[in-house]
Amino acid sequence: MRTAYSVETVRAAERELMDRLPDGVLMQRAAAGLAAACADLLRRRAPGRVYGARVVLLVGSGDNGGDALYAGARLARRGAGVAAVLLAPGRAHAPGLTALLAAGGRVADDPFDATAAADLVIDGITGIGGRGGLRPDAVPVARAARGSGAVVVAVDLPSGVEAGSGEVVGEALRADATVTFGTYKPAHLIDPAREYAGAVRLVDIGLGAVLPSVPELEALQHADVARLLPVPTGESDKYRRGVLGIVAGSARYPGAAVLAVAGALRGGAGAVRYVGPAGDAVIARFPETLVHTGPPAKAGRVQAWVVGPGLGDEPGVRDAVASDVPVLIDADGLRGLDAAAVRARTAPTLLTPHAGEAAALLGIPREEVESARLTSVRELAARYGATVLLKGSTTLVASPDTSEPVRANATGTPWLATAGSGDVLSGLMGSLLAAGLTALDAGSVGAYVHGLAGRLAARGAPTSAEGVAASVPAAWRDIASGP
Ligand SMILES: NC(=O)C1=CN([C@@H]2O[C@H](COP(=O)(O)OP(=O)(O)OC[C@H]3O[C@@H](n4cnc5c(N)ncnc54)[C@H](O)[C@@H]3O)[C@@H](O)[C@H]2O)[C@@H](O)CC1
Ligand SMILES: [K+]
Repeated sequence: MRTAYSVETVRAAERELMDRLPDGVLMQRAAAGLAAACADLLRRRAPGRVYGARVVLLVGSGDNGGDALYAGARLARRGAGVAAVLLAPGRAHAPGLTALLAAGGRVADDPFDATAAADLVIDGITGIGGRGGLRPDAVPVARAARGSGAVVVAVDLPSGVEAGSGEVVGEALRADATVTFGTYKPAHLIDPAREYAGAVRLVDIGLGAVLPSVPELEALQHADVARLLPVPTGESDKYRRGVLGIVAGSARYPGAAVLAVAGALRGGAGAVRYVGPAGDAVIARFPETLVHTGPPAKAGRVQAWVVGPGLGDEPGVRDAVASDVPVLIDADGLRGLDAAAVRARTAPTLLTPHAGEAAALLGIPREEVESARLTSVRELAARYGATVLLKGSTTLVASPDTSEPVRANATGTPWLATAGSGDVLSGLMGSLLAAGLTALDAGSVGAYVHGLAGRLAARGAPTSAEGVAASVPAAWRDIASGP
């Protein structure tokens, strides 16, 4: 599991730790870890050593620049040629600059000449104190660094990304690797910032001792998902493995029903009951489906419901909401959803909106959801008393229980932005709900498997929702077979 804390929590923990330690110890720990990571990267490149390597530091006005300067001093002592580009001359971390100069480093005469010749660039422009993207004066230097042949290592965070939300509102400097300190921050787990960070290395600076026990954010990794995937036992029959009811599709959108059933069957449901007008299309593709044309309440016993994909104005949502089993509500099922009825439910509810649907549920513009995804998903979960999965380049899942961390999904791929892929996801998560996973686990495990299936299906070329569904077994096997 990767866990992350908000910027406010990190700052409070750092203050507490700093009070216990002599001045500058934390920054020295950070710089030592950063220098060691840079030395590793230099050893992997020709000529394979630190001695003689050309290192450029991009130094902003805060402590992030201080980390870069001290790490630069350490590399200079090992024989690297280190030049600092001061983006805010006069405001650079003074003791750090003194240390660099004492170690034989220098201030670069021309930032563009320096970056053009660099083997490695250390980006210390901004860390958790950065706001609003790179400033205009930093942009050409950052572009030159990225355009050079150098390896770019971000200090704590790629400069320009929003540490607390993972948003990239202006220009940011894309890194090959990021060295962060004490704990991951939300930007390391949430796209697009996560993608800007490259490979992330966490350096221990002793912060664990003062951080709260429950993080704000967590991201399941392969091993966590493997532990949560349901496995049938000798005693399992189709009912114990879970019967999933799906209320989806309409005369206009029969395909959504087929895709939801496809996701459900690959998600391990013992049986799938389909309720709605697209039964013929479903049976033609999946003859194992139990089809029912009446209202959901009359369809027979299920362990969970999925309602909404491609439903149009077909009825059925109310029956599912009124049931006493877990319910996943997606797409058209979310339109005009009655918050009081959802809150009154006795069994878990999982709502799975994309940003537009979430905005409608919250009564705010879509852009507001997009720019504050973490708070939006929390707010929705609180308002509906339900677990909420907010789809996006990084899917987030929040439980209504605020003591539970929000889960960020680590496996997305832009190729998943294809029609019907959400229908497959609904069926898949519904199967996991029917198998007895909590709504938080069903949502986050479903998103993880779905994301990996998307990557396997695409492999760098366009894929379809059917392709994603067909790749779910391969993703499942990959996860279950261990690291
Ligand atoms: N507090 C601590 O105990 C530790 C902090 N560390 C480092 O300190 C960093 C935080 O330092 P700071 O709080 O000084 O903050 P930063 O160094 O992230 O940035 C703050 C400075 O950048 C300027 N700034 C803000 N947005 C900018 C933008 N878009 N473009 C250019 N400049 C911008 C601000 O005016 C301010 O001077 C962490 O990210 C980490 O790298 C580490 O040394 C570990 C220990
Ligand atoms: K940085």
